[in-house]
Amino acid sequence: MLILASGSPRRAKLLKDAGLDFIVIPSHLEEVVDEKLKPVDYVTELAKMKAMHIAQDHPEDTVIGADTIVVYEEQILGKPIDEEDACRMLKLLSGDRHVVYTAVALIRGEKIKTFVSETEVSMKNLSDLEIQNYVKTKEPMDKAGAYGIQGEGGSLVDHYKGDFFTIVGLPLKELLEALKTF
Ligand SMILES: Cc1cn([C@H]2C[C@H](O)[C@@H](COP(=O)(O)OP(=O)(O)OP(=O)(O)O)O2)c(=O)[nH]c1=O
Repeated sequence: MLILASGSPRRAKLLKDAGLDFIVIPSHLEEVVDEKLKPVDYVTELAKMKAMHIAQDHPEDTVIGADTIVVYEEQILGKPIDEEDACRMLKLLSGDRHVVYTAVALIRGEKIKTFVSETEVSMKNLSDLEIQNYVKTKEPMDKAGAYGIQGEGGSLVDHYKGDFFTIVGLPLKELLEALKTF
């Protein structure tokens, strides 16, 4: 059996649309890792923790864990803690480039495989009013970097270089390839 260890509705939809047969068991663990880790190591550690948490009770199954972060000038941005934090993040990102990293961890029994995909995103210049109005929609609240490119947040983005699915939380092509050989 394939298990998606994620409460993200976007990750479940992407996997479903790809035609995979799986069940969802979200791993409700506190997302705490060493802040001093490099972004790639930080995001990988979180994806691994989520997958391991579920895999320990399902040793026969293949478990998928994933984590997404936004990195702006070496600052790691996860999900905003409140609306003020969301405004702060969007002000940071406004008019500049940042990188979205998504790590995926596959675990079955003792076997583990991880990979990280990154996409560069350039944000438009955003006025305080635009930021406030967007934050009022609540869309940013469950998303790394406080925006959702697939929703109204798409209008804040100027362009991106790389895989769209990496921004939304699951690099699908790489995941399907990895599953084939896992
Ligand atoms: C930048 C960006 C992030 N996101 C989402 C992807 C991730 O779901 C979320 C970052 O939070 P994550 O901690 O990666 O995942 P999650 O809390 O949604 O789900 P779980 O931990 O149970 O797997 O931000 C978008 O949907 N659109 C975007 O444009």
